[in-house]
Amino acid sequence: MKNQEDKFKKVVSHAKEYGFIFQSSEIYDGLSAVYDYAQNGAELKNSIREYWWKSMVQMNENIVGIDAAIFMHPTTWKASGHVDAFNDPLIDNKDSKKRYRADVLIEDYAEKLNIKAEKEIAKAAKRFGDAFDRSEFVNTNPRVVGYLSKKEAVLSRMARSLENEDLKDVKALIEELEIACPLSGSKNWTDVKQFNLMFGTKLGASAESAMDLYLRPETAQGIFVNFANVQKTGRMKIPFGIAQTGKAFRNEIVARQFIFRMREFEQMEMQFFVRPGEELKWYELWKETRLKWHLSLGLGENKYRFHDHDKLAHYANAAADIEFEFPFGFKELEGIHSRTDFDLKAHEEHSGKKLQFFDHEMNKNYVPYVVETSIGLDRMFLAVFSSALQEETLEDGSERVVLKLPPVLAPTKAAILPLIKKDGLPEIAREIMDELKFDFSVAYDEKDAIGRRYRRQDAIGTPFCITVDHDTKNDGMVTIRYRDTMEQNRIKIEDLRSIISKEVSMADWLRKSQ
Ligand SMILES: Nc1ncnc2c1ncn2[C@@H]1O[C@H](COP(=O)(O)OP(=O)(O)OP(=O)(O)O)[C@@H](O)[C@H]1O
Repeated sequence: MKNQEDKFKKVVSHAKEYGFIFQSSEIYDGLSAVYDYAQNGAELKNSIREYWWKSMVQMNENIVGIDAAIFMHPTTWKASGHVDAFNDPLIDNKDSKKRYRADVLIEDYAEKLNIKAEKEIAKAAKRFGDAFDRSEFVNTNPRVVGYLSKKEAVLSRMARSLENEDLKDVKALIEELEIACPLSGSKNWTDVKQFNLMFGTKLGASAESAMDLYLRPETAQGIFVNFANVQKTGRMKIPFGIAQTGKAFRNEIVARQFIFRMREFEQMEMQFFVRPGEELKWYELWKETRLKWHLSLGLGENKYRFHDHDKLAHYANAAADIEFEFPFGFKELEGIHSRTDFDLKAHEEHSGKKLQFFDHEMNKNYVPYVVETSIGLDRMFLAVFSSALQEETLEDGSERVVLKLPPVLAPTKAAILPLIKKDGLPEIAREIMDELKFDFSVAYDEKDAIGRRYRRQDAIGTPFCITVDHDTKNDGMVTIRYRDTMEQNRIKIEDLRSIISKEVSMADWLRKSQ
């Protein structure tokens, strides 16, 4: 646990120190759970977005991309259920005046029971060695059975109470479990209340005529309301998809864990429209396809797992998360949801416009079913960034901090470094840079000793450093240094382009993702 915390602190400080992420409006002491992407962060974020967009839109002839407005007609959110149901249960501690999500307090309690059970299991595994049978132990050891069955009972009672909107029972559960405010230790709680997560704003100049609007809490609805327009103008045939990336806003009660949970964030969503009855087949296919996309980045297979949902949202008939092992444990990175015909039907009812498809093969009209893939761009950033950040002890005992980003996503693909600042070396380095910049984002650095310059590039994840030295003038060759292995080779200047391309070409990475 301590290790995890340390690792996470390092991620946050590295992101700031090396120009990836800054607190928003930091000179005014910042704004809680709002962040700005800095010079390197913006590049990395753009690359992740591009990798997603190409794998969806460019690689699939039946998926097109749109860019809908953030402001939408307010009835959209009535139809989607967000006005009535996009709530989190909140509870305040009367002594510390801190606000919490009641469900998160209970989940954290349940997780502690889980940790206790895992500790018992680990102890026994150590004691029994090879003879240890985990599943038998879990089913028979009274302590472990006790912890796990209490955990199940707590979680299922909470789920039941939330489903029945019995907020009194949620509070009763918190009291029975004697859950204390993590900050003050106080058990003096207010009642549990529902809190709508949408941000409201106004459209219009005068107070009387202004219209109440919401900042969109998800990009999906911008796709649903454009379903008929895209289908007709694109002559799309079912099955087909509409993809979109863009900002979403949620007034999260407890925003924490850096860019994992923000109040302003970006989503990358794709809604896939299918024949009614075929949605579960597509749902399984999209689960597989999306996992493959993640694995193609090479962050490690063991970093991902599926979490199939038992408790489904009002619009879904199947749902799963792809969870990623963040520095603070496995958490949701992407959701794949079979959303039935809920959204299109609701928009038909509220708008009075038909949102249907005439299927020539079936010779009938129907409201398509929808399978959605929805991933947070910022969460994806955190997944890539946190797993790429590594500390290594080198053979000579020195430490190196290196950001082993997938080369296709690295903000700078190559740094061109003249060994010294004179003897015509900077001019050659500039010439190389002026040639390579048409294909790749490259940087030039002539300050400090070469070793320090290598380390600076390691820390921002630059896959290649190219050093120009005195011999370059005679033989037209440079030294290329590889970030991950630190291996150095001498190569011809004219081969640089193809060597770099081999590692960073988006086309090659996309091939792995299909
Ligand atoms: N506050 C947030 N900050 C950053 N990313 C978010 C936030 N809320 C959602 N996302 C991202 O958008 C994706 C799809 O949104 P969805 O509504 O399914 O999330 P969610 O189930 O509400 O997430 P969570 O349970 O973590 O609140 C999530 O998988 C996540 O990657």
